[in-house]
Amino acid sequence: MTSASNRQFRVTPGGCLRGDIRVPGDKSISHRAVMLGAIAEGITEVRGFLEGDDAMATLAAMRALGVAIDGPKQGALQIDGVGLHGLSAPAGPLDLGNSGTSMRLFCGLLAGQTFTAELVGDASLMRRPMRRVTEPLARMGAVIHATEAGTAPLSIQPAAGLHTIDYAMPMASAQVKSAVLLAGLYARGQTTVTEPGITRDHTERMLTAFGYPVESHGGEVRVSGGGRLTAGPIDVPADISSAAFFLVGAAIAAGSSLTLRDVGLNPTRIGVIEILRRMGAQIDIEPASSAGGEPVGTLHVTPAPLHGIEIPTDWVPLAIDEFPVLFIAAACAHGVTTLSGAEELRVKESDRLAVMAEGLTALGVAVETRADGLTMTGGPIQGGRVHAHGDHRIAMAFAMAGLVADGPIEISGCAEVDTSFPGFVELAAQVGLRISAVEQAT
Ligand SMILES: O=C(O)C1=C[C@@H](OP(=O)(O)O)[C@@H](O)[C@H](O)C1
Ligand SMILES: C=C(OP(=O)(O)O)C(=O)O
Repeated sequence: MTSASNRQFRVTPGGCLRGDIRVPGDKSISHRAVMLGAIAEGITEVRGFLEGDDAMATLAAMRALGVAIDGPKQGALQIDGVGLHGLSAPAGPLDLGNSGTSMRLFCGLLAGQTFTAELVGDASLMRRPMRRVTEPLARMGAVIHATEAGTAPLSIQPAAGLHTIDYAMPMASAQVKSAVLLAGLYARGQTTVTEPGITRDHTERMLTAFGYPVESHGGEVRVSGGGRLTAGPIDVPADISSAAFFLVGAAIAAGSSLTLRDVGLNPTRIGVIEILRRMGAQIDIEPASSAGGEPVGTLHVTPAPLHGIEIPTDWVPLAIDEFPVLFIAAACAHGVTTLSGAEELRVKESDRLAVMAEGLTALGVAVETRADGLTMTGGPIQGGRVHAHGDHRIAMAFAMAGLVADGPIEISGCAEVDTSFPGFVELAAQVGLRISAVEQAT
């Protein structure tokens, strides 16, 4: 038996990234395809679904709520939608594993149901803050019990009927926005969410694709309850958050030349490209045809000298999941990189500011953290041992650092990579990363 946290990566230096690949499907869009397909009327055919643990947890929970779903078979799913009021009581707690998106969006979706549901997850998810969704939902009339600390297990009880809300979010979070909008589908009248910064808009785009009216301008999004979703086909683009590891790897490793196909290029997700380009990276974009209301394109990246920058704070939500690997780019850049306004990084699968700073320091990189960000100075990366603390994005970020380190990098706590990127080790090795994975017995 091996435990979830004893998978280790070993990356030896040298090598470069060359080839033409498609990374797996977008995680955010995969979750929403299952959730919205389930409450639509008719059969939703999904292609390119991410068969990673997080999206699979959403899928298993939907099955437990009585929705018939065929697949996934090589990324293809058929969801037999039950309509807005067709979900049924689950037989036991819904286990959402490592997935914050699943737990927060299900809170919104289940708040207006006529049955009780309990939501649980792994040790990381049970530590993550849920008050950010339970509080606005309670203001809509939802009855959700959490721990005193505002964490899961969550018990969502039947509500007497949801009312609308005009909610100004205190943080720029697409999960909170989506939870309130999903609850808004069950409320009488118009629900409005105002965001303090632009966040990913996949929920709004997919509702629109399913024929559900959504109004969105100037950071305000509105839905009215009582409509219906009509099933339709969804093509999930390749995940820009997974492509990000390869963008950085090919930007920093001499001799690289990498093409990434069908990458989702939704303007609310391309902060990583903007930031890397501002640092001097050479990334060419060839737009392709749109898939399911989401723009896609082919990216080509070659190495270029990078320089440190001050990252504009309004770009932070547009690259929120890419900072671990962007810190690797900053470590390879000439000069100082500064990040502020990124306190949200402290409440992801790990405290990503603290865990990245700990690992970078172990590899000889100068980093200073603050409550909402960090300052780092580029310089040589030494080989050494780092710990990913069970955070998939940390594990993959340090793997890319191995391309340019002066000795092997050993990364422990890598099992959760499958939550967002099944097949990462194989794909990275295929294009030239000298990586191996070992499972250590406990
Ligand atoms: O809505 C989504 O699919 C997500 C929103 C972001 O979280 P926050 O809403 O907490 O910023 C992001 O970090 C997460 O990986 C996926
Ligand atoms: C933060 C992430 O996901 P979630 O919040 O869904 O766990 C992520 O994938 O980086």
